[in-house]
Amino acid sequence: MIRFENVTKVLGGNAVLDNISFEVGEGETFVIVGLSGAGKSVTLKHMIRLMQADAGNIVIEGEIINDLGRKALRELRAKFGVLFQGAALLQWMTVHENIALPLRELTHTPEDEILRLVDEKLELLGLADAGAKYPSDISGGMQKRAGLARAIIMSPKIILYDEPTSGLDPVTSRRIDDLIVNMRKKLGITSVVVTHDLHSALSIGSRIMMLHHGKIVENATPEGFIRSKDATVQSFLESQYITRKGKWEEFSHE
Ligand SMILES: Nc1ncnc2c1ncn2[C@@H]1O[C@H](COP(=O)(O)OP(=O)(O)OP(=O)(O)O)[C@@H](O)[C@H]1O
Repeated sequence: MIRFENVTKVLGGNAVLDNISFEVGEGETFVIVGLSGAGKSVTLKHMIRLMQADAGNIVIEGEIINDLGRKALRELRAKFGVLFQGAALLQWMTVHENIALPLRELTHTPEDEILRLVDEKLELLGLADAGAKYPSDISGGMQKRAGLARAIIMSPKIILYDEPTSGLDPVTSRRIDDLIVNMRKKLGITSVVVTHDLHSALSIGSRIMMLHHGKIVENATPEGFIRSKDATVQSFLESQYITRKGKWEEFSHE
């Protein structure tokens, strides 16, 4: 579904992505971890051509996206729902209006259908009572969920999440994890999640890839990741109090 083939990106004189190749299969929840500056967000940005590779190919659903024209690029981006850092809700619109916005701006969907679709998403994300409220009147966790509702309103095939649980308390973070898992279970959506939170990664990921200085140091199932012999992965695990002897089942949602 998403394939990076020998992708290199140089920014400020550094190879932020250094000849990386990986693949995300349909219906996966693919998690990218790594220290600050490892190239995680840059990787996400390449998937929707917010950044362009200097070398190598990025293939989405069998199509190389490196040189797409404007129309094809619009079609490409319509496949994606994006939840980037900060839910980026418009403060002067209600939650309901925020979620409806992509449909109103980008489609000719009739108004009664828009209302129905937004109500359906509010229900799905446990926000049924929050539609009429403004973003400043709801909690951070609710804002993330509202951002997620907006990200899925156009029925995307793929959702990109950049740090979906940052700034949230542990309980709310686990609720967001549950929602990410549900996106796959209920809607069959493929997800790519960038996170610092290894507990979250181990809990929701079908695969976990670790980037370090622009290179892939591990790409494995959660079980394989926790048992990785790579020294960088090991110290990353230890920094979050997870040891190789830990049982990954403790984290699993299944
Ligand atoms: N537009 C840009 N111009 C120059 N350098 C950039 C640009 N975007 C990112 N970088 C650099 O690329 C590197 C990787 O950035 P990226 O945002 O992907 O890191 P990250 O792994 O997501 O980190 P974090 O966890 O802190 O968000 C960093 O060193 C960053 O300074």
